[in-house]
Amino acid sequence: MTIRLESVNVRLGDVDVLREVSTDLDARTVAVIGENGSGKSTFARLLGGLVKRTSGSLSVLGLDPDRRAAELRRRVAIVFSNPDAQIIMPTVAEDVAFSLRGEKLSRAERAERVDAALVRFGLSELAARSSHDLSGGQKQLLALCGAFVRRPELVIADEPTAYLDARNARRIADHLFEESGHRLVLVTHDLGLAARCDAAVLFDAGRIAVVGEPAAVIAEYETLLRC
Ligand SMILES: Nc1ncnc2c1ncn2[C@@H]1O[C@H](COP(=O)(O)OP(=O)(O)OP(=O)(O)O)[C@@H](O)[C@H]1O
Repeated sequence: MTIRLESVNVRLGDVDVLREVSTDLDARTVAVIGENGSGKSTFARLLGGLVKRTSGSLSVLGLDPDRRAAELRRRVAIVFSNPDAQIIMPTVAEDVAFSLRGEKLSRAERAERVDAALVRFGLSELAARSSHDLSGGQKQLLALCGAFVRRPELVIADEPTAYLDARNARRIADHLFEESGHRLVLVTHDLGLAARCDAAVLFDAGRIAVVGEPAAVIAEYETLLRC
């Protein structure tokens, strides 16, 4: 099972953000949908080891994020809506190479991995450009490139297309859905994107309301929105 939660609670400050969340998720691509404040980002951060549970049990890729944080960080990549939060190094190529800092690679292997990732994300011509001067769409491609160059087994993307125009949103989504050996958990308000996933999870007020086929889960969400 890729992701398993049993009675997980997350309390942040004095807010019960996630309540009694139990589910098993093994689909290759999973959409996480729900209203603002329903707990989606907290769920994504929990899976990525960025938020700790208050109680319950959790396993991601067979690992408990609280006990095996370093291994989880190696095998999971997280992408947010705002790529600025993830861009660190002065140039595009340096920024992608920075993502490989923890890996034992020769100089040649490192360069090869970076070059291949730049080609895959259409960034080769921008390799020497200042990473902070890129457009929003280019920055998100760079953030994704930095995530994928590590060859993660699981990519957790929290609203990765939120600030992008339709063309860039499509490009980013196509990369996320590309079959390259990774699994995807995608938090999104874009129900078209959610429909492309193999499974969907609907959050409502910190609880999982329904899990299943995206079409059925989206229909349930639309019913909820009409209430
Ligand atoms: N650090 C925190 N301290 C206290 N409350 C928090 C904290 N982080 C999140 N919350 C609260 O938890 C709830 C769920 O937040 P979360 O960001 O997970 O929702 P979301 O479904 O991702 O929302 P959105 O669609 O608006 O991004 C919200 O009420 C939020 O205010």
